[in-house]
Amino acid sequence: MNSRPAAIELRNLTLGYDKHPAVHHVSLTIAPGALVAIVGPNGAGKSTLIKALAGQLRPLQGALDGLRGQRIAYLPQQAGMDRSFPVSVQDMVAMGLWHEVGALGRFSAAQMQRCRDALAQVGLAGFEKRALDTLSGGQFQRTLFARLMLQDAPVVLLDEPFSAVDARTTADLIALLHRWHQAGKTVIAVLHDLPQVRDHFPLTMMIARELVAWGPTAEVLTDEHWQRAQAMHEAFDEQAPVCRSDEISPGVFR
Ligand SMILES: Nc1ncnc2c1ncn2[C@@H]1O[C@H](COP(=O)(O)OP(=O)(O)OP(=O)(O)O)[C@@H](O)[C@H]1O
Repeated sequence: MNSRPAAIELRNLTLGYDKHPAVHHVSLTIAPGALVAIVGPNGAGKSTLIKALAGQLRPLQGALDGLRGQRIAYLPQQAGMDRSFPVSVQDMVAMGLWHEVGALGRFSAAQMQRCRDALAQVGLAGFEKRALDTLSGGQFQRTLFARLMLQDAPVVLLDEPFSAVDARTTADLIALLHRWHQAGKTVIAVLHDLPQVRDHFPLTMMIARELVAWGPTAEVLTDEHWQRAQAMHEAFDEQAPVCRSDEISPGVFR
């Protein structure tokens, strides 16, 4: 496993479900250590793209290069998470250390202290013994960020990480993203709040089933691009089959 991020290359990447494409023919390169926002209308394919980056969805066509063999920390949308399983905050955060101890390993006193430190850094000192289902939405999100901190992966992928959290918590978590960025990690986040993207993310990818624009955030977040994204999205045929050429070569994640 590599501890430094590599460049991530999307080469004519098409993604989808049951052979129905959700994101088409995207080609671009994300440099190691980049801090990137992915934006686009609802249903544009943002979560699909981040799932593929996390290695959870095999490309239908094209290639996704630079992520195989890389440790990746992935935070899916909160809506997709089950908070009812009976574990404590401490247990949840300690899962971030699995890459050090393995599934059957025991945590040392020093590792348990690191869990407490991570919780303190996200403002949850003293929450160790609390059951997950007793946390507020924002406290749960902070817990997940503490776990990400311990995962210490060179690539961090976040799907709408601030959707359930208040302004203060969001500011704290954005500060954490900046620290990860400064430490050289590649950080990629799906976001809906465009002013937030403008203020905190140097690079932006706008998608609407296809790539609308990619590059420095100020150049991407224009009215013209956003209108094009809306128009492309509205014109999309939800039942479209994979195009013929797509069937010739299966996609690769490498
Ligand atoms: N598991 C799935 N099976 C079939 N189709 C899916 C699946 N997940 C997503 N889709 C479809 O793929 C398309 C893109 O969805 P995706 O969740 O990637 O969009 P999004 O940009 O993240 O949307 P939002 O902003 O609403 O979260 C949508 O048409 C959606 O219905």
